[in-house]
Amino acid sequence: MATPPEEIERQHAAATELLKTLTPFVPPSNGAIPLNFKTAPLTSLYPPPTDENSNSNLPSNLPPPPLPPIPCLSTMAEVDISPIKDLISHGHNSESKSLWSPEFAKKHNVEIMRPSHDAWGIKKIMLVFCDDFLQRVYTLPFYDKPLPAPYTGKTFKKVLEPIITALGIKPSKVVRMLFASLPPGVTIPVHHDTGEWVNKSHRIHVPIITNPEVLFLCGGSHPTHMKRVSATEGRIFEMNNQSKHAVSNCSGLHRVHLILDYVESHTPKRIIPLNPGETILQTRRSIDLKSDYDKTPCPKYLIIGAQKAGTTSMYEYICQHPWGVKGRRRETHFFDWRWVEGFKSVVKLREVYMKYFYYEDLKSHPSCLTGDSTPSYLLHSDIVIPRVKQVCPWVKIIVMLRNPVDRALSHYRMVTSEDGTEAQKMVRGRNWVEKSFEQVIEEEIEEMESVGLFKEGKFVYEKYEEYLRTRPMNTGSHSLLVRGCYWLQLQPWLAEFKKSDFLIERMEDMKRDGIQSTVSRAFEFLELPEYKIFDEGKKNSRSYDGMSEATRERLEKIYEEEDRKLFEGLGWDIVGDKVAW
Ligand SMILES: Nc1ncnc2c1ncn2[C@@H]1O[C@H](COP(=O)(O)OS(=O)(=O)O)[C@@H](OP(=O)(O)O)[C@H]1O
Repeated sequence: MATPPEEIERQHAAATELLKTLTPFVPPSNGAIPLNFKTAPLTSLYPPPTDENSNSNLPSNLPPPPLPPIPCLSTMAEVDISPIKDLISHGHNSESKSLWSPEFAKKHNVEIMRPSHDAWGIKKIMLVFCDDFLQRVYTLPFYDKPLPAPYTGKTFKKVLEPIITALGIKPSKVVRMLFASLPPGVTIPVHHDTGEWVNKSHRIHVPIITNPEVLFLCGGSHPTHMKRVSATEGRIFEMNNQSKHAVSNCSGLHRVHLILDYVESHTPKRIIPLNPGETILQTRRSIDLKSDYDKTPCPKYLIIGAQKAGTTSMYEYICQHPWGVKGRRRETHFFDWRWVEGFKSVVKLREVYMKYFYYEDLKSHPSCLTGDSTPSYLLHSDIVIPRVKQVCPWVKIIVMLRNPVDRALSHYRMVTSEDGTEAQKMVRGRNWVEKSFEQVIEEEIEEMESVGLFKEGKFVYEKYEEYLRTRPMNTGSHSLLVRGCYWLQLQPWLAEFKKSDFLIERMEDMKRDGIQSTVSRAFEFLELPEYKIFDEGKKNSRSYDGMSEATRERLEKIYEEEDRKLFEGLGWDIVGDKVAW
């Protein structure tokens, strides 16, 4: 969340006062800060402040608590930066051929739109940039191509060589590099960097133009831990950017630092050299080329079922990924009961379907993806599949399954529960409310037998579609048992889409392997970079009484053959003659 302007103003005023009292601290030369100091949350390294030492009204005149012996700052080397200074010294304000000029950069470098930083008036010369997951590293023309007139004959890569050499790294390890020019009177409030890249990279600062009226504070997990860093032109230092930091330019001059991030072992998936005149848009977590806009299909995935098998959780877990974007609604039901009859053209159908997503926004963020999670699609395969193939044939399909016996009880409990709005209850249907679980089961078996869908203890696949046609599509209280016949429902899907289009997971696997492992498989399937979700809570969960042993046995018998077909069909383990859900 953005810091309110009043808070920034207050921090700036306090910084002006602090300048008079705080002695600059020269970070000792401790070498590179080990990356595991960044992986462990800083709060475990620096205990949260107690009442006595805490002062949320930063900056404080209280002495900060002593820092544990874990470096947040380290001096790396000193270099002669005069050639760099010569090159970038001029034109912070308005000269049209200045390297800082957005217009000049737009023509000769790459235009990067960074909504938050642009608002503070920070000027930049961008050289190398990457997305938050260090998947794609973009090298910009100003970095390795000869600079345009009047800078002809120079390249930043050459001019910056002494810094790279002093750090003892290969140039290819640099994943972000830019000059940032902080205008006079500007404060970047106390913050710490977050995102996947932080733990994988070293953050280096090289002061290029600075003066004693700049207050640069850094260190620790709380504002009171921060120290005033002595930023001397040409002194290269590393800072742990997971620690708190802030800067206030209380001087009347621009303050310029070269800021670079480099990785150790991590290898980005792609290094993309950019050409002059290209545009990239950076949001908080993604960075995308304008020429890639609208290249990610919408939606990228469907969660088609089964109902009560953890579909809501899977959708919510995927959407915790910084590149996973929710739709306007989770269950669109577009392909079953909201289908618009009469539209023959695919263009028109897609236009209507896109209204369920933030399609216009997604176009300019091709790293991001969205999905439709409608568990009844699995049930209504005969009508849904041709529609999906017509509207979004590219889609990836996630199927969540669950022991059908437990699924049935969860379904019954949902339909008969009194929670939810009147509209939700109507959609669920009320016709089971007065009946026991056992009664619903027996009545349904009778009904299925009468139409030939269930015969001699087995489901008769040929009768499935005919049976479903007699059920109200937009009501939940029907087909309690059929919904657990996963093989019956899955087969048409598997016949129409490629094997690689499917991710089939068991809800039981979430319990067995852990939720993160299951979700990580989904991220990989969707080609999303690995990410640790922050909320593993079960969604759509209810507590209720279980079923009797007799009922469980009866249901297990009903599903025995179906389960076996499913496990054989998917190549899942069958232990002895029993499937292991
Ligand atoms: N992570 C995890 N581990 C174990 N169980 C989980 C998990 N996430 C969801 N659930 C259970 O899934 C049930 C809800 O499934 P759905 O969200 O698919 O239901 S719905 O079809 O959208 O109504 C619901 O089951 P019941 O509580 O038995 O009704 C949830 O508790």
